[in-house]
Amino acid sequence: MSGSIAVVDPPAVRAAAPALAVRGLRKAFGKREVLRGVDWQVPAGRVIGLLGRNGAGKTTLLRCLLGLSPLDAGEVELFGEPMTEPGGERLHRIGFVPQSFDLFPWMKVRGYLDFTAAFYARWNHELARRLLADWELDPRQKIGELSQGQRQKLAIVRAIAPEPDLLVLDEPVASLDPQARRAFMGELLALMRAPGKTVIFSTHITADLERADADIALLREGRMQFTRPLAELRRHYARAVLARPGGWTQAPALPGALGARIAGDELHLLTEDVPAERLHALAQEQGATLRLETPSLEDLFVELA
Ligand SMILES: Nc1ncnc2c1ncn2[C@@H]1O[C@H](COP(=O)(O)OP(=O)(O)OP(=O)(O)O)[C@@H](O)[C@H]1O
Repeated sequence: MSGSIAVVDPPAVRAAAPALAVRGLRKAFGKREVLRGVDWQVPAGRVIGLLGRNGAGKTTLLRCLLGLSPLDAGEVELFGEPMTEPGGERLHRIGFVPQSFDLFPWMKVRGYLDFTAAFYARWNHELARRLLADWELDPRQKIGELSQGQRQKLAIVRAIAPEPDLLVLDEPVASLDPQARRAFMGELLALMRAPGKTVIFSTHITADLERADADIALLREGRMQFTRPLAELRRHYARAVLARPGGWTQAPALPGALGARIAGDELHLLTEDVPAERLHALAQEQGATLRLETPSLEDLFVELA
């Protein structure tokens, strides 16, 4: 039999598509340009922590990605297909936890979850029940009577129960106490054990991202600066602590030094891709001893964001 043979397996192509691809995304509120051409690719199967200072545009970006806020320019693809309108088929594959959850105050927790479940092709009732119990949410309580943290927990249960392929969370743990935060991160990682699942969450709690071993995406000045695994960030950045009696009045010039801080007799330099030999040579030139440290993600954020 002659004729062409299909060489591409469609499911394989779908699996290889990034969970999210953004090109040239722009968004302004009046004259305030918040997103100034965001280009961003998020491969399927990763946990991404979205970092940025207050007002950097994280919420705006997440809302634009999900079709909840119109774009001024640019393109968004979800699961390899252009995002043209919210909802539709993709509703079943996306979970979203907004920054604040104020809907349906008159509904009871159980009623709200049952009502929501009806919209989804897939809903893990067992998981929802277990999370309610673990997080001590009373199914008979009215949403309007829940504390802010309890509402946030409910929003997370609602987002996780459909077992979404892409889970987007906007500061999901801001109102949670430390126990609930840890439990939530545990659930998040458990969800991620299934192949191809992707989680994007914005947060200011860098320790959570370290615990989740997330890839770090940094939004600054309206653009995505990088998306890198934490381990890779740690390989590129170092803290060099130079100490000498008599201290320092200013930091010596060093290409690759991103920030300098003087503390007593010590000079702390945050460096990017500066070889250790170069730092040892600098210490010798300056008559100082050298200590090399791995900066925490919080240290990096303070310098880079
Ligand atoms: N609906 C709106 N109308 C006008 N300006 C807005 C609107 N939404 C957001 N902004 C502005 O856009 C900028 C980015 O806000 P956004 O909430 O996206 O930041 P963020 O990075 O999520 O901040 P945070 O870390 O404080 O939550 C801010 O200057 C904000 O005032």
